[in-house]
Amino acid sequence: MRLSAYFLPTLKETPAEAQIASHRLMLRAGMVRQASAGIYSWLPMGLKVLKKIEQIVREEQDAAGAQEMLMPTIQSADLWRESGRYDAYGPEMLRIRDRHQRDMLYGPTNEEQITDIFRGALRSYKDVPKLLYHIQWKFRDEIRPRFGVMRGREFLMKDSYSFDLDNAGARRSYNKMFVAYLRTFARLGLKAIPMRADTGPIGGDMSHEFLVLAETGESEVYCHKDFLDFEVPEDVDYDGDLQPIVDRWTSLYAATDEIHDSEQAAALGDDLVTARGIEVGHIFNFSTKYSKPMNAVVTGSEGEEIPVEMGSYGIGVSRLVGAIIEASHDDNGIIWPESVTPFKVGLINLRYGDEACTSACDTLYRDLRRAGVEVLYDDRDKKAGAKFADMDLIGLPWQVVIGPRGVKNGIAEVKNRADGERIEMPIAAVVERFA
Ligand SMILES: Nc1ncnc2c1ncn2[C@@H]1O[C@H](COS(=O)(=O)NC(=O)[C@@H](N)CS)[C@@H](O)[C@H]1O
Repeated sequence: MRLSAYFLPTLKETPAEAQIASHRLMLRAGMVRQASAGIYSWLPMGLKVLKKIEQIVREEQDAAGAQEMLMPTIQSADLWRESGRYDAYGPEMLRIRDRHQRDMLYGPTNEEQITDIFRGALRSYKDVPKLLYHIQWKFRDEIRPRFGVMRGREFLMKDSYSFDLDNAGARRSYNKMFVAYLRTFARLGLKAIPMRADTGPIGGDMSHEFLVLAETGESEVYCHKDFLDFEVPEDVDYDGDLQPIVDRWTSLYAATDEIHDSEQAAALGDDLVTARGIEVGHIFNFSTKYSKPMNAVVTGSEGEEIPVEMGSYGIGVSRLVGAIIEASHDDNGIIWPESVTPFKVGLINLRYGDEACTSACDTLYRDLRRAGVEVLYDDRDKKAGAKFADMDLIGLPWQVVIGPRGVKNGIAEVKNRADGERIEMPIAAVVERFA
């Protein structure tokens, strides 16, 4: 993409309403614009990152054996009356009436919806286990949306739902999601620590939150420092016994302030880490909380009716854009991990109007794209300083700089955004380096 043509409305000034780094940087880097309180438009570069995160979430769900579908954003209130959550959910629910005066709502989550689909389709114990997910926009009428996309009112969530015959089966589904979450957040370049959590309006008796340590996190978290060095499992056999992995990752103390036990924590002494955390995922096992009232049952081998054992598993896909920036930025701007960066290489023509520079850059831009490298080419008529500042702000992992001196010797300067290291290399070697 040529920067001269790209819809990337960067801002020089820090918007007053932005209180945390990720909110400031997403506005300044032209990634989002607020449409109304807690509701954002995703501009081209922000959407590229959102979709890369979504794709990594999708790949790890598929690897764990979950099947993707898509449920609507608008739901019938009748389903929520069946589960008893319509009134209980409170003012966060956006309630709508359609032209026929039917009570509808903009879904804050989809337990009722997916349970209705299951009960209408599956009847036999042979039909379970099932693990279904979708990646869909949610609405929660937060009283004080803040921190940009971190606590929005309309936000993108991956929510999975599991259906099993018994508690042992439900535990296996829970463990699959637990491990898939460890892998997902690691691939996003984040250290997310699973912590026992409160189950809240979703309900149930077992729940873990996955928290990324960041000083602007909304949760106060306490955990054993060894968690920070735990290896995330590779090559997982999701049909095998995952309990040992879950046991290892829940063996040491880790709790959010909601369920923190100060005595237990004190026993850790210097091993205790106290920090703020961003909740990027939350998984729940809630047995028959929805299947009983909604009569989602399967027929057992002796013909008896069994309400299915369920769980739900959420990841804040849009929140993750902010969380990754919180965990990876500096004073000059964002520092994207390569796994989610909107472009891999920022190509900078240092001297607009210099024929040799421009033709070297145009050729390199063409060759990089031919090699399939995602490149953002700063071909604008701007001073070098402004180009460097913008490229540092938007946070691409690699900068390739072509200046009038270098081009005479066929040399490009390559800068690593994360550690600032600069090396020189022949322009002819750049494509191979990044392809
Ligand atoms: N207001 C919000 N803005 C952005 N992300 C949010 C918001 N509320 C929740 N999330 C994200 O969505 C994830 C799942 O939300 S949740 O309420 O914990 N869980 C559920 O809704 C369950 N139905 C799991 S499927 C959270 O861990 C968080 O990362």
